[in-house]
Amino acid sequence: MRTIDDLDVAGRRVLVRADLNVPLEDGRITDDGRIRASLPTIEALRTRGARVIVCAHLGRPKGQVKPEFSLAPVARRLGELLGTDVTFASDVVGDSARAAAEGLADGGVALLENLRFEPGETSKDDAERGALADRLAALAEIYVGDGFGAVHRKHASVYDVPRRLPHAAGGLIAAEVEVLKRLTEDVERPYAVALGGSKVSDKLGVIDNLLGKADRILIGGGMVFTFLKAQGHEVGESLLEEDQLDTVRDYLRRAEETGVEFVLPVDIVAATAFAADADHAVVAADAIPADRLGLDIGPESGKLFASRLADARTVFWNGPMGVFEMEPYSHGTRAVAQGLIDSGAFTVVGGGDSAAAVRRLGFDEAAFSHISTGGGASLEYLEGKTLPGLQALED
Ligand SMILES: Nc1ncnc2c1ncn2[C@@H]1O[C@H](COP(=O)(O)OP(=O)(O)O)[C@@H](O)[C@H]1O
Ligand SMILES: O=C(OP(=O)(O)O)[C@H](O)COP(=O)(O)O
Repeated sequence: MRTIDDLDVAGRRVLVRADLNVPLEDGRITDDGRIRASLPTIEALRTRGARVIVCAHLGRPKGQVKPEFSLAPVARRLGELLGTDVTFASDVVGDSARAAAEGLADGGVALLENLRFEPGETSKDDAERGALADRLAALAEIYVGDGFGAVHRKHASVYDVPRRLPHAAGGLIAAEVEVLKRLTEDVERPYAVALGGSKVSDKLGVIDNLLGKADRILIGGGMVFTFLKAQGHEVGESLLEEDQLDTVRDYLRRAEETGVEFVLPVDIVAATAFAADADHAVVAADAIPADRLGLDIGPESGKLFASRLADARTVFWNGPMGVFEMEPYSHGTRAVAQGLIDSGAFTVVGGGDSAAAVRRLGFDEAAFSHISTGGGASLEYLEGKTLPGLQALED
């Protein structure tokens, strides 16, 4: 893969695809880790006199303009962190984007509005994605891929634009790949993988491959309930992927055959509503009341998970164990984070929210071997899959 050092960027317009998908609460950024992680590449390009046009997505607005998914707050924060004005374009490839790109001076920075306001960005149709990619490519002369968290997406800005412009990988992608490679080569065992979070349908699939690689798979977060249901337990109003039940039963059976250990929670914090002030109680994992939803693993599960991490030599963790953003449901995530640290293993935490959780709960980032900006991306990398965003940079 070419890196930005191989490019002559002075005075040229460079389109940087970053992952600036940060958590927001009431329009306020609650964790700017992904913006900070994008700075070195943007700064390196500016220093060399490039005119930097940053593009990124926020959340999943599904091809519609939804003001709550605007990147405007991110543009402000990016400007503060860079210590310079960032021109914010109010569209992706329209008049505002073109004017922002054309108005840049050498070393200047612009940010385009949320790429996912354009249906072409996430379209499965090559022509529809291609049409958006043509318009994005027309804004710049060079493309730099640096949004590691999105490299597993075959999206216009990730996959199609680099095929239209001279391109290179930014420093973040290069650094992430370097560390994750270690987990695909000779891992020190026991190798434990902890999975949680809310993107259940996206991430259940990776277990198929992990069954051949990991020694232990710990399941928490929104993942839990499809497992509990597959074992025949009721899960009340909890997050559930009904159409994945057979797949999960197959995983449980294969794990037994191959000696891979699934570690499932034994207790759950079950609440009457998805709210911090909702009535909540610890219940046995096989006795979730019909009118409640599970929002965290319980205290016994926290201890169990920590004990199954204690002698691991390698740990990969993606996905918070509960709704850590609300204090009553943050304890499971805290227990697992502490378990990783106490293990003394080679520990990698991946994912926008997992990384945010580690920081929000007050852990020292340096206590982990690596904190990756990508959850789904690092999981798919570990599976050995060809990631569209990396493939496009290699071609
Ligand atoms: N039991 C649960 N029910 C619903 N949401 C959950 C549950 N446990 C965790 N979550 C949510 O999962 C989200 C993070 O999921 P995900 O995006 O998959 O992780 P990451 O960004 O680290 O890859 C968090 O916002 C958290 O509140
Ligand atoms: O937050 C992200 O991924 P992650 O939650 O797996 O870390 C990336 O920005 C990708 O977002 P997407 O999963 O909506 O494509």
